[in-house]
Amino acid sequence: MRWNRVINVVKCHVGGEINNVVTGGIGDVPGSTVFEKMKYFRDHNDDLRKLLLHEPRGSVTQCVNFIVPATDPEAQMGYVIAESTEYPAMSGSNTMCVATALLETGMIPMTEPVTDVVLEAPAGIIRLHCTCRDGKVTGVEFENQPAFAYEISVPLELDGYPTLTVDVAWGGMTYVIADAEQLGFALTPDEARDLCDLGQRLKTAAAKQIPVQHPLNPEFAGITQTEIAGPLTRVDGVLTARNAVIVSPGRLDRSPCGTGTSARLSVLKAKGLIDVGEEFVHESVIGSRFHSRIDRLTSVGHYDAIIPRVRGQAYITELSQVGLDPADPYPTGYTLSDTWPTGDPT
Ligand SMILES: O=C(O)[C@H]1NCC[C@@H]1O
Repeated sequence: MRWNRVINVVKCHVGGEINNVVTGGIGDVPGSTVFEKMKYFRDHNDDLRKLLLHEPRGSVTQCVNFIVPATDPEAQMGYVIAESTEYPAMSGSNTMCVATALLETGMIPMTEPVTDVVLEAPAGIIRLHCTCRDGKVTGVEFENQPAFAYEISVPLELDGYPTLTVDVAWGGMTYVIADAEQLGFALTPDEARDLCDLGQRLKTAAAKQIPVQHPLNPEFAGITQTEIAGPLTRVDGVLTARNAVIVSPGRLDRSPCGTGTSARLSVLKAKGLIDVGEEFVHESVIGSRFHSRIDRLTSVGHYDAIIPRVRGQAYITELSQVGLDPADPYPTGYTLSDTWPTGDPT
């Protein structure tokens, strides 16, 4: 064997969503904040993301997180989140996998029955409350940075449909949120391909028709995610809904999506459909669940905002080392449009 890169990867999933965690083999990168480090990865180190997420080592259904030293003295560790087409400011499912990997491998000491952890994401400080038993993380609840609705019930034109009514919200990524019933979806697994095709079209149309920019960071601009929201119901008195998040370039989030849940909580609050502190269960197309609530109210620029808390459970599936043979013809992998809608075989 002849490798010139050896990368230690803790493979994880939460709610079925594969979000792996690189715990060794990359060292630190320049940047005075984790947001700056994210930009360094994006602008100078993107080959690493491609090595891990593109075929033949990865796939379109995976995300990867690079553990980096925190820059904020309050945080124990930092992480840069890399997805198929972007480096988001925040990701709920990735955060749950990062916390689980750090605690279950001993990189952050675990105390039972509860370990409180502070991490630094590109979006800023993320406080986590992790329940732990017999060396296992049995639940990760994170407090997200503020989420808010940019637009409530605005029209969206999409070829082949009467004028749609959508919401646009920030939950660490920017979502156009459309109504599943209006689009004729029941949010069942057999609809996955159709959800992705329509979700990508919705995203493109919304990004063109509804420009948005985060008031505190000009780099958090534009709609990059679609959420197709199922009807709000009460199950044993608890607010519950299904949803499908279409992650670019056009695949379903297997989990109920933490940033999507945060965005939806802000929309529910803006519409007067949820109270502060009330539990909201969000369910994915495969039936996995996150439990969430609005912890408190705040503001972001001139927007009314909420502080969301979202809880799920992640599992380590594999401890692996990914290597790169210097003669490997695919050092940054490749993508093909059979699974990667914007396929690029180079
Ligand atoms: O939980 C989330 O926020 C996300 N899951 C994969 C794509 C999003 O980052």
